[in-house]
Amino acid sequence: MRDPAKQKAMAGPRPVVMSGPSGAGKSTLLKKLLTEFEGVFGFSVSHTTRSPRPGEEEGKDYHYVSREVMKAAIANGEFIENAEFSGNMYGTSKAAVQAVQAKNLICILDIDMQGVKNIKRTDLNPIYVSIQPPSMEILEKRLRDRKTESEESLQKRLHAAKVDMEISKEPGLFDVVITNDDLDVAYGKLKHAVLEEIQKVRDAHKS
Ligand SMILES: Nc1ncnc2c1ncn2[C@@H]1O[C@H](COP(=O)(O)OP(=O)(O)OP(=O)(O)O)[C@@H](O)[C@H]1O
Ligand SMILES: Nc1nc2c(ncn2[C@@H]2O[C@H](COP(=O)(O)O)[C@@H](O)[C@H]2O)c(=O)[nH]1
Repeated sequence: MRDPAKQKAMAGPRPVVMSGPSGAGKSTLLKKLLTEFEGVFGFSVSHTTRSPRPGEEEGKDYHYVSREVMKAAIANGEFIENAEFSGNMYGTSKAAVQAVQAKNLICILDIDMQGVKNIKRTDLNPIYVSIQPPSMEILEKRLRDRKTESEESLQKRLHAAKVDMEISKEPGLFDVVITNDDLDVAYGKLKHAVLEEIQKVRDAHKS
């Protein structure tokens, strides 16, 4: 296959990487996207060693595994990227991304900053979106109000957030940086960032 146009058309839609501090609103925004555009996006279900939160489901939100299982799978080459975050392991398996791409859907990855840097070394070629909170104070309030973290985990996440907010300003690291203040405004910006890929999937479904 030498025709670049044909190659591009066959490559399928570009994945979307969503990153940003814990509590910035990534899951809230991506859930809106998955609901509005059913049959267009697919979520890359990560593995984690943290325990499920109330309401979270195995295989939907995460694959919940022990540290031993995760380490063995990483050693076996099953992961595209993995990271240690707030005392737990997280990782994107090759199978998670392939499951979405096999359906020709836009694969969404919700990953931390270490994950972003590692994905940059692969040939995944995603659109990189950073979701940022309006301020550290608002971030802390959102995380506390979510009531999912112990004080220790909360402090670790706030520390990581400060680093994330600085690094995300690095020119060229993200295609789009969205401040999630008003949810509807932030969602509008996210949709705009991925519009071209949405159109590709819709065109492919028509033909
Ligand atoms: N624009 C917003 N205004 C007010 N509250 C918001 C907004 N966006 C999200 N929230 C709330 O903030 C909290 C954190 O949001 P969310 O869980 O989506 O963050 P996250 O970035 O996915 O975090 P994590 O990385 O820990 O999974 C949630 O309780 C959510 O309802
Ligand atoms: N590098 C990766 N980071 C991931 C992955 N899955 C989730 N995450 C990030 O972890 C933190 C915490 O998530 P939480 O669900 O415990 O609040 C958050 O920033 C996620 O984006 C992954 O596979 N790789």
